[in-house]
Amino acid sequence: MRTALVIGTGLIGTSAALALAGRGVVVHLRDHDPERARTAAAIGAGTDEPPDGPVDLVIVAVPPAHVATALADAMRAGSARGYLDVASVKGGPRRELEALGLDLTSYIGTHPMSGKERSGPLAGSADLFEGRPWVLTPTRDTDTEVLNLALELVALCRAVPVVMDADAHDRAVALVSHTPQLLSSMVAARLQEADETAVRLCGQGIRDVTRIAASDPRMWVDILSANPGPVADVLSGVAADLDETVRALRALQSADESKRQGGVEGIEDVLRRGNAGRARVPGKHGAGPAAYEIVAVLISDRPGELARIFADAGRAGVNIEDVRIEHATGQQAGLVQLMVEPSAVTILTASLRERGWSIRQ
Ligand SMILES: NC(=O)c1ccc[n+]([C@@H]2O[C@H](COP(=O)([O-])OP(=O)(O)OC[C@H]3O[C@@H](n4cnc5c(N)ncnc54)[C@H](O)[C@@H]3O)[C@@H](O)[C@H]2O)c1
Ligand SMILES: O=C(O)C(=O)C[C@]1(C(=O)O)C=C[C@@H](O)C=C1
Repeated sequence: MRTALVIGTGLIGTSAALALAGRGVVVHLRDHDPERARTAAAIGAGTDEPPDGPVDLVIVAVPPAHVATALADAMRAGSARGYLDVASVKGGPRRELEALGLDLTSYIGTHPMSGKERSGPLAGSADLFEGRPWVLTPTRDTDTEVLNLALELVALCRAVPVVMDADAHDRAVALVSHTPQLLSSMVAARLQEADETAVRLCGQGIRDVTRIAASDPRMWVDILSANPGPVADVLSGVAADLDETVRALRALQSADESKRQGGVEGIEDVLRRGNAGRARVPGKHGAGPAAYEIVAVLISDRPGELARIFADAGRAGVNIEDVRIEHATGQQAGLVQLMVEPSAVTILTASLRERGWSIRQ
């Protein structure tokens, strides 16, 4: 692929454009808000000048409700050899395109399984898709050339292609993306009216669970409107678990020992099923879940502290697999959790202690 046109230069469009531009593709940027295309161009994602003629690939990265019209306009203008979108739902946009009577041989619906709770071009980054699944939903009618262009895009973004049927994709993301978004929002909504003294105690658990509650509600109304049935199905399973859990907790308040025992079993059941589900979540680059161990290090909130700790881990010859930072509320300090292979824990701990770091067990 030599040229591409990205339509919609928000988080996802700009991230794809940055990855392509960084690997030598000439990328043209278009957004219905020209300021956004200019911003994306200013951070190195390409040019906001229109292309002279058809490009190799058009990438439509606009909210799901606008995907079909943006694609139809580009296709009718003969903008490219191939067209794809990156929307979080796949069945609806395809059916809308079919209803518009377009020839869909040059189109493929795709979805990178990577994102952020932030929107807009400034949230974009070239490495957003690295090692993440990128779903492709070709049909029997999809041109091989277009499938190959999509595969090239995925490879240039260093993502991992996964081929699926559009409706099967929508059922899968109802489980792994759309229901989690709603549950995160519901937990975060409890905080809205909460007492300030309770909110001050927020630790890493609630930060993890509510990160995506900061996502753009308009985008999510669009996504959920295009996938209501499968999400309602998953959520009704969650509702049954919630009912059981409330019953179990009420039983724990009872004076009757056998009822209390039933309550303990009910709670343990949901927690154990949670352990089993969590153990199935794939690790980095789609590998099996990694059993990393955590080395927790206290750091002060000064510039360069993180870089210093990474450099010291490097000197110890230890590869940091993942990292989390827990800020202490109201303190000029935080805890850095370095995730490493179990065999590296002893050497990393000793080496960091030797260099003056305070390790927390
Ligand atoms: N945010 C995520 O985590 C994520 C992950 C994977 C896929 N997606 C999908 O990617 C798409 C873009 O999401 P985003 O997070 O980048 O949103 P965003 O709000 O950051 O960007 C969307 C951009 O599209 C522009 N736009 C809207 N309508 C347009 C139109 N008709 N023509 C041209 N530009 C238009 C907006 O001005 C905006 O700049 C959505 O379809 C979303 O479902 C999002
Ligand atoms: O915010 C994130 O971390 C995300 O990855 C967001 C996420 C997801 O649920 O995985 C959200 C919607 C998208 O369609 C793809 C990615």
